Amino acid sequence: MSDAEHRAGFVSLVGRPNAGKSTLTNALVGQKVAITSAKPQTTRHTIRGIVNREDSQLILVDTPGLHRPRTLLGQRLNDLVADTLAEVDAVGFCLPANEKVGPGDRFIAEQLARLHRKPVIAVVTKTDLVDRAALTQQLLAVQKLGTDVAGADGWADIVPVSASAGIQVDTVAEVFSSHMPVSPVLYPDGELTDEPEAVMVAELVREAALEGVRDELPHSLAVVVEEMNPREGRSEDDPLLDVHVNLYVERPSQKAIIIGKGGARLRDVGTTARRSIEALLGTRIYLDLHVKVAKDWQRDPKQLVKLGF
Ligand SMILES: Nc1nc2c(ncn2[C@@H]2O[C@H](COP(=O)(O)OP(=O)(O)OP(=O)(O)O)[C@@H](O)[C@H]2O)c(=O)[nH]1
Repeated sequence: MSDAEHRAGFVSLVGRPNAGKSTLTNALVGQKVAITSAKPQTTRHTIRGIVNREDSQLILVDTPGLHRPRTLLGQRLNDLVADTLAEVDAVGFCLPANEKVGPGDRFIAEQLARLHRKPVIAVVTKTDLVDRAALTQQLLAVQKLGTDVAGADGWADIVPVSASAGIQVDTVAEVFSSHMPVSPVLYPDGELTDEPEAVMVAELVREAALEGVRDELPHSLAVVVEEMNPREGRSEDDPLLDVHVNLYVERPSQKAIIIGKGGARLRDVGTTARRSIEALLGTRIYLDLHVKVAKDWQRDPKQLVKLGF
């Protein structure tokens, strides 16, 4: 393969919460890098995975779910999405096959239509959940959405995929690749993710802390890893990592929810998070969690910056 034929570039997957972005990222990359869950809005940070193919390299930027801004945080998230999209070579717009195209999808489609000359590929996800006839209907509905918002040209491409069942995953990679600029490899082989460990650790703690109480604490929880240090005096074959994490909520009542009766819930959160962090890092850790009240942090730009948004 001559360098002239190799393509490489950045792809961002967008779509409303639960559209299957993280699962598709994982299927494309072939390793768990993003965090999936049955609940919406777990992807808060930009998580990149890298797909190395024979004739192309795709760098996936998994952006937060676009949604209508409600609080400043929502606005920030949308700004973040817009900034990220300005940098990428193509956008994959994920729409689940098993849910009707709705106002949320239309809102995102309209935002995407404003990105001039950026190829937007409509990816119809979760095709394993519907039959052929329903899939055909959905492909037509998605195509129509494209021409509604972007005129006659519509989407750059439409691809159906089931990331869970592993159907058409390579086709998605191929379609994205065809929209990448001619370029040599941008990241050396073997580098699967450049997400800093601390961000992934914070994400795992956040996920554990929200389990079962997400309705009560929608956007009110921010997680910051204060320190990650190897414990001194441990032997090389039995290392231990000390991880100190602060969880910020808005109100004392929310602090009580996280901590639970007699601290029982926080202990469970710690156990769950510790297991997944140990699996991620491949080393034993001591996890120290502190819950703090940061009043109305969602509406305070200074706090947002401090908390890494
Ligand atoms: N049956 C089936 N389920 C899927 C497929 N892809 C994703 N799911 C499920 O759909 C749910 C949401 O998937 P995610 O990948 O977390 O969705 P997301 O778009 O990243 O969600 P947010 O992080 O909330 O924006 C999870 O329960 C997945 O297991 C698929 O191809 N088939």
